[in-house]
Amino acid sequence: MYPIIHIKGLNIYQGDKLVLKNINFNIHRGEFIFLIGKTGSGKSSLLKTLYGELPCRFGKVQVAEFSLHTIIPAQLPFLRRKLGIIFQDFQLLTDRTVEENLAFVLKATGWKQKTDIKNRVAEVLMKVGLDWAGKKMPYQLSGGEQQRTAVARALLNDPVVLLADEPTGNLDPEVANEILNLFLEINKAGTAVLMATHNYDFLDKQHSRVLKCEDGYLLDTLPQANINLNIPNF
Ligand SMILES: Nc1ncnc2c1ncn2[C@@H]1O[C@H](COP(=O)(O)OP(=O)(O)OP(=O)(O)O)[C@@H](O)[C@H]1O
Repeated sequence: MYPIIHIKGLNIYQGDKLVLKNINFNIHRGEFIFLIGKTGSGKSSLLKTLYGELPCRFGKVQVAEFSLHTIIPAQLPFLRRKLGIIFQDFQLLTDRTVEENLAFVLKATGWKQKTDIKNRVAEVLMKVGLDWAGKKMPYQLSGGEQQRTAVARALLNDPVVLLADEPTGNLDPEVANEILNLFLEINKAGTAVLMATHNYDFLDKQHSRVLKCEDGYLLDTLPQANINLNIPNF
């Protein structure tokens, strides 16, 4: 099976600084992967490279059918339609209702018919357990509910992979677990998930593949990568 994400010999730079070197990995449909590492080790930089926010200057990066080492800026919106991107701080439009936040994305990505938009918004809100929240403003929701809204937004265009950058970093442990469970449910339905996290409890609960940024390298727990990570309780 052809991978959704294929990375070969990638170096990631922030300005002149080499953050991660010689990265090689594949992600296949339906995989669930944690991305860990100390603060400043390069997790966000890797995710930004995958959604085209940081240019690929050295090496090869293939995401869905897009080659990011040769992509032109005009193609980036089409790449991002294939991805669901979720941040620590939710990044909802604060002056619009939940429904309007989601409809905004659909309109921006070419959906025209009002009924189609309404139905799709209702569908994703149902998936994240927020069918009651469409008319609410973000400030009327808890942090966990705002993050569920952001997950619903990420699901709108049926992404092949969810890229989540510390999605539970602003949430208390119980709510963080609920969000992890939501990601696991979505993953069971076939969407690949790559989740950057500092929450090592997740790794105890969910024995998934782990990518670890360490000392400028990306280590991989996949058996064929043949690297043992020294993570307590893992
Ligand atoms: N916009 C930027 N300009 C210059 N350097 C940056 C920029 N963003 C990040 N860096 C540097 O790149 C390195 C990797 O940062 P990155 O944000 O990818 O780490 P991280 O593992 O996601 O950290 P955290 O867990 O704190 O989010 C750090 O040394 C950081 O200071």
